[in-house]
Amino acid sequence: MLEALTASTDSYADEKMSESVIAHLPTLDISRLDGTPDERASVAADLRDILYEHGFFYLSGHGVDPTLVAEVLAASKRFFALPEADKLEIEMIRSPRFRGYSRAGAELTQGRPDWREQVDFDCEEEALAVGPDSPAWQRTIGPNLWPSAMPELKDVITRYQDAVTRVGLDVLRAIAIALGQDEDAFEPMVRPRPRQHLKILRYPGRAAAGSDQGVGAHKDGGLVTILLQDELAGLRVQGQDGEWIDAPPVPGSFVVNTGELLELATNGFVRADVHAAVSPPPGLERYSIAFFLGAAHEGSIPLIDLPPALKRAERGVSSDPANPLFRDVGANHLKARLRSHPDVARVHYADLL
Ligand SMILES: O=C(O)CCC(=O)C(=O)O
Ligand SMILES: [Fe+2]
Repeated sequence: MLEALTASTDSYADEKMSESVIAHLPTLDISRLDGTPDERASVAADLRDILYEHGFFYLSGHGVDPTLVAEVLAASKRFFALPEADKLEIEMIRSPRFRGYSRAGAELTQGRPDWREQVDFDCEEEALAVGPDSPAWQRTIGPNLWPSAMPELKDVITRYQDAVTRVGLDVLRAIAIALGQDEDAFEPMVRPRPRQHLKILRYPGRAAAGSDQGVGAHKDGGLVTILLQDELAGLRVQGQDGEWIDAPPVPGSFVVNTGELLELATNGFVRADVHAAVSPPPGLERYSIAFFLGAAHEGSIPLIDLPPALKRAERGVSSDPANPLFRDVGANHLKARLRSHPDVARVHYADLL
């Protein structure tokens, strides 16, 4: 299959342009990678098309225990149902590491408030000793905030984070294979350890006259996002032609999407689709849990040398001049966090603003 790819003189881009537009997201059964060589080749070819057209798909065959999925959703709902004072005990403003609870409206996307409450977690680590000459992103390294009203939260979040980290790394290997690389091609980007940013999210029903921005249109900044939606739909993905595609929850599968770092590493062969979540109707609430597998902060993003047929289809990276993407992972991460959480930035990063 790879020989065919490399030897092909047709433009991959032309071939894809002539196919009809898919109005729903495709599904990838990743367990087929462990099958026969033919199955492996066919899943790689499917994934290559998905990455080029969307970078968004349903993932099945991922091996995450459904009991753990149910447990983490239940724990997240219990957290959001706590009295406000218990949630504010871990308010993000207390964390220079952008960990903790944000009330609805506190986080901004493109300068506008997202109508969702959330808790952000990342790798649980010791704070680094940061000196005046250390890179500023090192100030984002350190422990998470855990609510004393819910001592069991740490265990379930940590187990879920580990499970979806494994899935994200499996997806990265599958992406490497799909792009004609060694399966470990992306491994250096997650050394010494990948970032494990996890957000538990609750979207309240929209106010009758209010905006329906649950989270505004954006691309994810990391490598691979693994999204778990509870029962209510709300996620929308913008396709290449600008049309919006609904991505409702499908039980037993995750929605997976590729982030800007993979767009950058493949010079735009892999797409990072713009997406958004709309608020549920008045009186309802929507829950989701988003996990962002990220590159290690200390690294930088390489340009992967794709096989010629794929290289010809590279689109380049469209960078927003007001929000340029850096190859330097830590700097990129800190910039995104400062923009999303201006209140935390003012308290903890006033020297950088
Ligand atoms: O809640 C969702 O379905 C989407 C969340 C999302 O896109 C994000 O937090 O980056
Ligand atoms: Fe997102």
